[in-house]
Amino acid sequence: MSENKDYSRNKLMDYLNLPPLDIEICDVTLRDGEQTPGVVFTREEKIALATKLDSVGVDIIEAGFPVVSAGEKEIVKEIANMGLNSRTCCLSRSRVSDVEVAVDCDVDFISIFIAMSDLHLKHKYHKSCEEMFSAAMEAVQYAKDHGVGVRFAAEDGTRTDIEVLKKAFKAAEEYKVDYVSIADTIGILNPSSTYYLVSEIKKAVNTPICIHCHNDLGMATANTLAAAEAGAKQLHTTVNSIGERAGNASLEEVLVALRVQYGIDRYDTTKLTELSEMVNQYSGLKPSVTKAIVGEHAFSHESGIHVCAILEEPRTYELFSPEMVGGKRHLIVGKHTGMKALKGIVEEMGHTLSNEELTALLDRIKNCTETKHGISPSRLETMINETKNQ
Ligand SMILES: CC(=O)SCCNC(=O)CCNC(=O)[C@H](O)C(C)(C)COP(=O)(O)OP(=O)(O)OC[C@H]1O[C@@H](n2cnc3c(N)ncnc32)[C@H](O)[C@@H]1OP(=O)(O)O
Ligand SMILES: O=C(O)CCC(=O)C(=O)O
Repeated sequence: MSENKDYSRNKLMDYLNLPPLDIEICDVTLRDGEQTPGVVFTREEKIALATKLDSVGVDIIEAGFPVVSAGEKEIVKEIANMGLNSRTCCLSRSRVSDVEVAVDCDVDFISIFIAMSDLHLKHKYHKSCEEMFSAAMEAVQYAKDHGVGVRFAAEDGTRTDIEVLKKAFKAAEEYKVDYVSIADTIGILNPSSTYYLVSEIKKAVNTPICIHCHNDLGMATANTLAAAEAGAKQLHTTVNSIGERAGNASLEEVLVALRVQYGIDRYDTTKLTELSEMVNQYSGLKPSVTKAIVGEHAFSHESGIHVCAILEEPRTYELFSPEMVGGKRHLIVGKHTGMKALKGIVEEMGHTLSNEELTALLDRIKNCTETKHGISPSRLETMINETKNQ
């Protein structure tokens, strides 16, 4: 087999002998992503994002929550009628009046949710689990009677008694729901507990399982993948990991991990950087510079030991190539630069310096007072010319 130049495959996975993952991606950027405080996507922005998500090959786009506003409903309906390859869905409370609005949006399925955790039943609904479940099934029946698919979602599912969850999902199967969804609404899971929970639900129901992970402990992506290993079918993501509080599982992290760890390469990862920049621009929220895949420094290297190796073979210090995700490599010159790295970078810039000149330039670069906040390419160009003229 020829060597893969795009990424290093995690060969340790071979020892796990996992069955191939059977997954689909439901991206919820346009709904849960927009629930990030202060974020509003305009109609044009939602259309542009839906188009780009479709071109990545995302299987399902959650287009919005129609009862939020009349404008939201119109946009959901417009996205559902764009003729995308991606299927579309939208969110709805367990109320027939909400489902009526959702049904009119022409989506492929409606995500009808209730929480069944004691905390939510007591402090949010002030109703019993039975009352809420029966309202949910009334809503499910309405959607089904109108020929629309249904995802029955257990909000706060990870703080819901597991037996209650199993019983509710089994009962929902009787209503022919198309999916059951486990929402880790407040991000309490870790990969082991995710694996356990999904495995248990899988034993109880035949309906495909969805996993919706929040990132309150920074584990949303890992938990999503653990759920997939345990047999979850539909994985929920947002671009740049935006969403309520600490956000959701990140689309870019999940898709790249699916490729590198599990060999799933049907998604067009080369568009991920562009998609991230769109969300960054439309949301006004720039991901951290060290954010995996799309952060400004995801392919930046300064350390001399790293750069001298990268100049020969980038895979020494990059798990996957910037090209694989539509990004760019940046070689940074600063305090941690070494001689070989500096020589290589100077030559890439079209200059030739003697060893003495390189030593003098490196001494100057390592002087933190002059270069504390980094050296831009134009500043480096000036420093090279000054060194030559000395
Ligand atoms: C975990 C999640 O992401 S859940 C989705 C969160 N997203 C949003 O809230 C979207 C933005 N929200 C909104 O625009 C508004 O809150 C709306 C349009 C949804 C509802 O607005 P309002 O009708 O004014 O209700 P309000 O927000 O004051 O209260 C929520 C009501 O929904 C009820 N509710 C909450 N979830 C559900 C549910 N799954 N099924 C049925 N009722 C529910 C609450 O108990 C409360 O009921 P009450 O009015 O009888 O007390
Ligand atoms: O599970 C779902 O489909 C949605 C639930 C959700 O958004 C949440 O609980 O955070």
